[in-house]
Amino acid sequence: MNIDQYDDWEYLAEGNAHLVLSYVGQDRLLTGKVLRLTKRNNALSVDFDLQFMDDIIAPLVGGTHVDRAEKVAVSDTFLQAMQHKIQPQQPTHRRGLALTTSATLLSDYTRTFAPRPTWTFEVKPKWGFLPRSPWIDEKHSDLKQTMCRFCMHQRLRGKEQSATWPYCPLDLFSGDHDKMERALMASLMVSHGYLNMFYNGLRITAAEDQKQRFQELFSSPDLSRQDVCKRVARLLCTLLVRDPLLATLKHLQQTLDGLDVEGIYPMLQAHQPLSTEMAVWKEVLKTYQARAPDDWQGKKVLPWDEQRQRLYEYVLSMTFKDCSLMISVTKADNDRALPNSVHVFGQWFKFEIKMVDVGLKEWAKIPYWFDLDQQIVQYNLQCRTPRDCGSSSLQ
Ligand SMILES: O=P(O)(O)O[C@@H]1[C@@H](OP(=O)(O)O)[C@H](OP(=O)(O)O)[C@H](O)[C@H](OP(=O)(O)O)[C@H]1OP(=O)(O)O
Ligand SMILES: Nc1ncnc2c1ncn2[C@@H]1O[C@H](COP(=O)(O)OP(=O)(O)OP(=O)(O)O)[C@@H](O)[C@H]1O
Repeated sequence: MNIDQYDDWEYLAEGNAHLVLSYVGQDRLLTGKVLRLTKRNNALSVDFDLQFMDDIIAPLVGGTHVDRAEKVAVSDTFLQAMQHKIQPQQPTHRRGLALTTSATLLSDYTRTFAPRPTWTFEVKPKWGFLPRSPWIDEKHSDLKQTMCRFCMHQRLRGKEQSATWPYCPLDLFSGDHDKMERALMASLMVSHGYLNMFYNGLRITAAEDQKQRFQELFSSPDLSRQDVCKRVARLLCTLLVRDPLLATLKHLQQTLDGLDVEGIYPMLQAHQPLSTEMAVWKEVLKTYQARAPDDWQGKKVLPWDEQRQRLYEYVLSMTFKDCSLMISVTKADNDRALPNSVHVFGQWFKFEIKMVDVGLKEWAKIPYWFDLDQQIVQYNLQCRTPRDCGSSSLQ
């Protein structure tokens, strides 16, 4: 297996901490793989990342929804050549960040069904619940129980959502088909970065190109953009209801964040420095899994050990509030007996869902998360009309 051939790799995507390349060469051992390069700003080692995935993330989300990655090394020459080659495809704000020679190889979720065509939808659902912690300042609690963190944050960022197609994570996580389809339609009709689309390893961004690919998926070349998006929304909703992952994600976000950052932040000082040792994380996982659901009942003072446990859990909850789902779909004519098949608009589709971007966040971000939360709340308190997220009626 020769990884270091820079002609064999193409730019696929990137985030703040990793840059992902897809393999286009002839080596059968690398076909269908991506190379996930680590940016130098990433504080945790590749070894820690892999162990965290195996020992903490996989037991929580289920082994079939995350894959085992393989650690590999690339040369400095490869990195330099690659950086030069891909720069034109990178978003301008991501260019020029140094990469390290430690990387991982894993399955390419944008070519899941190759050689059959694969349509992949990358959904970043964000925060799927309204907090109910007794630690929330009473001046904030009505707002926090009405409008979700995502919608409030979008408002602070000046990203007013389209009145016709507003995306709200509470709709997506609701389990209610109408609301889920509404959320998915919002992401399909108005591009906002929380739903990306790939076809056979290529990211498809232009609305017209997406329409054509969706028409192919449904073998319906005459459908309008809105109609074909409705079909895609129905398809994604059907498989997200069939698969347990979205419900698991909501449960993890909510139960790992029982105190809200308003409860967590004041506890931080007394517990620093917090360890990132895997043995400690394994204990935290065991304690979380053995715990009864939160019932604070007027209890607002926690024993030292429990405070520490909740700090760990909060950091973990932040990972699950920022991860993405890679939903791969292909047409299936004779696969109706398979568990991962759904029947939508008279057609069978096979699907697979994987979770990505589940690395541990940094402890040092807790004060930042608290400040951001306060900014978000203060800004939204000044706005006259809070959005009623998760309301039972569809506007
Ligand atoms: O604070 P948020 O909710 O805006 O989330 C950040 C994301 O912004 P988003 O709202 O998804 O556009 C942000 O996404 P972008 O880089 O803006 O695409 C990151 O994922 C960031 O995490 P990290 O610093 O890379 O570990 C995310 O920061 P964390 O708060 O998860 O640490
Ligand atoms: N196995 C995979 N197959 C295909 N594409 C992938 C795979 N893993 C990641 N990607 C793509 O690469 C992008 C960046 O990967 P990743 O989320 O791991 O980066 P990150 O820098 O850790 O993200 P963040 O900035 O959110 O912390 C993803 O958003 C996704 O589009």
